[in-house]
Amino acid sequence: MKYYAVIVAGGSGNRMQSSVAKQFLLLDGKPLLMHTIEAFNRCPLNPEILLVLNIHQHSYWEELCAVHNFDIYHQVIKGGEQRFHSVKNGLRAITGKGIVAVHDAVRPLVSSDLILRSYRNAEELGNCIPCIPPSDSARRLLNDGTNEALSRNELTLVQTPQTFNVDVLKKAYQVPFRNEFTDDASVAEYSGHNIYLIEGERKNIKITYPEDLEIAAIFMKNRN
Ligand SMILES: Nc1ccn([C@@H]2O[C@H](COP(=O)(O)OP(=O)(O)OP(=O)(O)O)[C@@H](O)[C@H]2O)c(=O)n1
Ligand SMILES: C[C@](O)(CO)[C@H](O)COP(=O)(O)O
Repeated sequence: MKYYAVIVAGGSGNRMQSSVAKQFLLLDGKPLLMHTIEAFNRCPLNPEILLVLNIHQHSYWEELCAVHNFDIYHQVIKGGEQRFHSVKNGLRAITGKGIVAVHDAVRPLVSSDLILRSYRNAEELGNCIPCIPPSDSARRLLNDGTNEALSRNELTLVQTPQTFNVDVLKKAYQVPFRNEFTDDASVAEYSGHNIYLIEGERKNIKITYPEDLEIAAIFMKNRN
């Protein structure tokens, strides 16, 4: 079986409010995207790594790799307007059959265990996504400006890697973009596939706001 990792890093990180795109911000001395690639490179299944980056950042990334002596082999693919289009570009670059894990570049703390479980479960079930139970209460915002409580027991929080049979995910991504496509599972589900849930990790945070980088630095320090 052949394994692939599409690592999407084509965003601009508006919520981070940093002049440098968040995937390049330093975590434990190197761009956080390098930690993410290293996590997949440690996987014993040897996934082929495809990195999706905004075209205007390809040469900057090359410079960063040289500065940090980063030599893990990976293909660099052009990013798209939304995450959806970036994933689609990454999938297009896969020519063979196999299992593909789509992962946010900005989740650098993903563990080797979660990566391996994702590939194994997707191989058996056709797909799988990691989830964790919410620890806050949740409410639905209604159109009339009011709100109502949601049952927390009916909710789960979705992470990446989201892992699929390559042919299935490529086919699912043939549809035009819709606003509700916030992840790969929502795209596959739209094509009629049942989505299988596996246990995610609290430390597998998505670095989105400035505080997240501080939290990731603590997690990273405790890991080393
Ligand atoms: N056009 C895009 C938009 C997002 N992503 C990637 O998808 C992941 C999750 O997206 P998000 O956290 O929203 O990143 P940004 O879009 O960069 O952040 P923001 O929404 O705050 O601008 C990130 O690794 C991001 O680089 C991508 O590859 N291509
Ligand atoms: C894919 C994702 O990380 C799953 O939780 C999430 O949907 C990405 O959302 P974003 O708004 O692109 O950060």
